[in-house]
Amino acid sequence: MRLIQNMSTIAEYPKENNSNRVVKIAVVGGSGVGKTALVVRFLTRRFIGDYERNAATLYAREVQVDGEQVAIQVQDTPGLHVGGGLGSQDQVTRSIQWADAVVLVYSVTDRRSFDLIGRLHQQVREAHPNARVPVVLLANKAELAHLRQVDWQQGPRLAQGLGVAFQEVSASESCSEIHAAFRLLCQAPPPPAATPTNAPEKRRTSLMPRPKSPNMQDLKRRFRQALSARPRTATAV
Ligand SMILES: Nc1nc2c(ncn2[C@@H]2O[C@H](COP(=O)(O)OP(=O)(O)OP(=O)(O)O)[C@@H](O)[C@H]2O)c(=O)[nH]1
Repeated sequence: MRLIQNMSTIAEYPKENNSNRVVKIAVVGGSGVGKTALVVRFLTRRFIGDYERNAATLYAREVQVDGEQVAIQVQDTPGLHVGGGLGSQDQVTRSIQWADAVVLVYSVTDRRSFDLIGRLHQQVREAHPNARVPVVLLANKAELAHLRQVDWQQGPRLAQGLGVAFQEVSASESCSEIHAAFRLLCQAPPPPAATPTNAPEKRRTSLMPRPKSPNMQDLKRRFRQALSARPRTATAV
């Protein structure tokens, strides 16, 4: 999968734009779980059934999120095999390091892709030890009930254990949950906690206030909000 209409590669992305923020999202997971299909659904609202194997594609686009113009960059990474080649693992590692938000994907029809998630999540945390980047776990191909290898309870349980948001989705059948997931990652981080007035001098003079990490409850609340919000314009997510 290379390029779909309505999307532009990063090379074509305008240097001057009206965005206040840039959000860099890495989409990672096992091979053939539907990463490209999900990215394409998010960016074009379409499902195209036949894709070439992905060799890491970066898409860029401006979107409106809660009235704010946001420049998003989405890295669709090559699929990983259990015990698979180092080449794609390197690309995935670089992509995770580059990202400031991550979509982890498995397919409910592929148990091995589910088993990869813990390792990938660990990689995210190791790549960003001091900044808790928001992560959403997507269980794709949910409509293929007869091929299911991962029970519906296992995804939420895993997500809860990892402290990330979760959604079952079907890139082939629907769009709104996929939009909600990406939209969640595009939302502005909560404002930094106020410095207590009686804090010691050393704290008050610290260089940069660290943004507050999104916690599980906060992510869930935002996910519900995003799911209930309807996009207002063609470019809104
Ligand atoms: N039935 C069904 N098929 C899907 C769904 N999402 C993706 N597919 C199909 O699954 C296959 C793999 O989809 P891709 O989007 O290429 O998966 P990928 O994870 O990007 O693949 P690699 O980058 O090669 O690892 C394609 O044949 C898609 O049409 C879905 O929700 N339901």
